[in-house]
Amino acid sequence: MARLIDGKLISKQIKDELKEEAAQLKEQGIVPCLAVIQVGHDPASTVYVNNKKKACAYVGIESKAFELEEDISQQELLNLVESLNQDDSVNGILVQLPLPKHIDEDVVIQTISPKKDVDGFHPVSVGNLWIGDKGFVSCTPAGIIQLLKRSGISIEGKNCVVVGRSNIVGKPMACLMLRENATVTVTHSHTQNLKEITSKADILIVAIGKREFITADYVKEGAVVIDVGMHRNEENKLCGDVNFKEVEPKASAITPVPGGVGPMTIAMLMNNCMDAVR
Ligand SMILES: Nc1nc(=O)c2c([nH]1)NC[C@@H]1CN(c3ccc(C(=O)N[C@@H](CCC(=O)O)C(=O)O)cc3)C=[N+]21
Repeated sequence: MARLIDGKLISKQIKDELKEEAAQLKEQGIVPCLAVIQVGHDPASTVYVNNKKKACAYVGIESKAFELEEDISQQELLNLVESLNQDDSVNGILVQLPLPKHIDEDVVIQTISPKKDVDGFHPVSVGNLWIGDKGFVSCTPAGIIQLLKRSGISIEGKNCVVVGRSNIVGKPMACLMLRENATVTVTHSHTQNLKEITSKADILIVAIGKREFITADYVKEGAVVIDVGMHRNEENKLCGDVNFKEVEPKASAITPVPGGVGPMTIAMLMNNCMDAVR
């Protein structure tokens, strides 16, 4: 029986800490402000964006929502980002991904001022992450570090395997685990003998975007398993990249989906917004 790592609870603790800090800022007349830009009306994106707005309201961060039509030109979007860069009342800028195909995500991300890059996606933020410890860190990997630390799971010297190498999760995750003195292996779709490698992990972090891909035979007895995936199964229920039912009995601790990594992503976004003010 694995211990459940309760992301909902830990994210609430973090938001409560931030709420206190925001209240103190308010006494000095400072109200942090996050601009959230959504292009198009993808229902999943709308759910995430609404969750972010709700979290802002809870913590005491003002949110400015920009809902743009699917067919907006790249230049119009860039103009909006530029104007938010210049706007001193805005501390953080988030452009919800994915963007429509006619817009180049990299160009948009590079246009966001690194000072307001609360997603931590700008090349300057990424460079700072790999060199040292300043700048904004991508919310999901930062949230996973908090989950581990606040659950009393030690990272130092542990064998950590990251499955997936995206710019948003896998790569920054590897960097953060390295910073915490883990021995890190990054695996991906071209990895040979994946099972052999994941079976050696003390801490297994899965972000591959394949529903319930990680079964019990990929996991070492007593491993800590972190599931970044988010899918819907045949019964339209949320599930992850890990086959929870199979893996849970083998793991010492595991994150559920929902209620694991997802809420932490939002808590860390709030933390980054406060950082933008700090
Ligand atoms: N610029 C940008 N920044 C992002 O951070 C970003 C993005 N684009 N695009 C999409 C992904 C996805 N993402 C999630 C955030 C919270 C939950 C979350 O709260 N999940 C809940 C369940 C939510 C539900 O019921 O659907 C949970 O796991 O318990 C999930 C996914 C942020 N993303």
